[in-house]
Amino acid sequence: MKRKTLTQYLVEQQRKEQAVSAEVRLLIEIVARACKAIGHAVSKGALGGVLGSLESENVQGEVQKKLDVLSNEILLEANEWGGHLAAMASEEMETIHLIPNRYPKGEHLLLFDPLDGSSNIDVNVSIGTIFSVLHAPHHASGREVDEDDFLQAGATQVAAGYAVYGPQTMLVLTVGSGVVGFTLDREMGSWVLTEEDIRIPEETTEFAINMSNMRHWEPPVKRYIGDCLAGKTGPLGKDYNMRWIASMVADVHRILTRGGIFMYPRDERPSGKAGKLRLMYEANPMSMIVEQAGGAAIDGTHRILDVQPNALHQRIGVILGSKQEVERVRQYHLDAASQEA
Ligand SMILES: O=P(O)(O)OC[C@H]1O[C@](O)(COP(=O)(O)O)[C@@H](O)[C@@H]1O
Ligand SMILES: [Mg+2]
Ligand SMILES: [Mg+2]
Repeated sequence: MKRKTLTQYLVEQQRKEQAVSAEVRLLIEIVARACKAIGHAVSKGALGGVLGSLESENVQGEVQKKLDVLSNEILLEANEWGGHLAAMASEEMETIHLIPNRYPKGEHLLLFDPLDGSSNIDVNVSIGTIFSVLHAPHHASGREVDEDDFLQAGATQVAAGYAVYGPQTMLVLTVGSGVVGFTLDREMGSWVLTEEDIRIPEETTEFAINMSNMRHWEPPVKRYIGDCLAGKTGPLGKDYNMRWIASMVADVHRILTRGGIFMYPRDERPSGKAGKLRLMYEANPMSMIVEQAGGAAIDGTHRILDVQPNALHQRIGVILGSKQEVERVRQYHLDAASQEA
């Protein structure tokens, strides 16, 4: 059977459903090409001299790995001259990156986590790239975009996706009409459509959370995980399995493939009050993908895609995955709030 490539899929979307404009189609292709280059660097490992850390820290105060910086540079360089963007923002850059005046500019904004799961780079475990596309709101006025233009709720995203660099290199994408997955054909160098309509099963018996943070969790999270651990004879009446890869891309990819619930909740530590994951380039794109695949994504009580951002590097608690299970956790949060009131 002849399979579609990413380009063919996007052209079809443009023609059939008008779900993507020509500009968005071309910018997704550029991001996908950059992901191919990042995947290539990742696969070289020690032979490419890409493992290990640098002396530098990013805006979040995290030590940068060589691949964090390299992946950021690959994405910036690839997208600068494409003509489809007004500006970019990244986990690895304190402020936004305007498209230089020498290049043509477009009507969109691109945000990315260039390398997600940095702690897994040196141990040869799956890592990835996450991206989100927004419309530049004041493009028509002709003025230079600024950081405030990026602060749009996730529900306004035009497209979102991630690449996962694992046993296979895959690209998972939504342009707002379902979720599709492409596998990189290394011989041909092309992204080939291998998952046509990804759907997350509504129910699950698998949870993903970093259990070492248990003592810091808020009561509803403690209650939920306690109920999962109680198994068949507990209040949920079923035995649960647990997985934690510590790369959001890889954990979310598993959930898109076979269901489950992923939790990086806010917690009671001063550093955990706002959550760990970043709203604009981790939580929002993943939430759009998960919702488009029939799942749900909340911060505890609110839908993540409705949260109005107030800072580029804002953090948020994340609970996403199979719809019924996410709703259960939301209910536990509502119960706790009503008991407090
Ligand atoms: O080591 P922890 O706290 O379990 O963290 C794992 C989480 O941190 C992250 O690695 C953060 O991503 P970065 O590597 O982009 O900083 C998520 O992918 C993942 O869910
Ligand atoms: Mg990340
Ligand atoms: Mg990162």
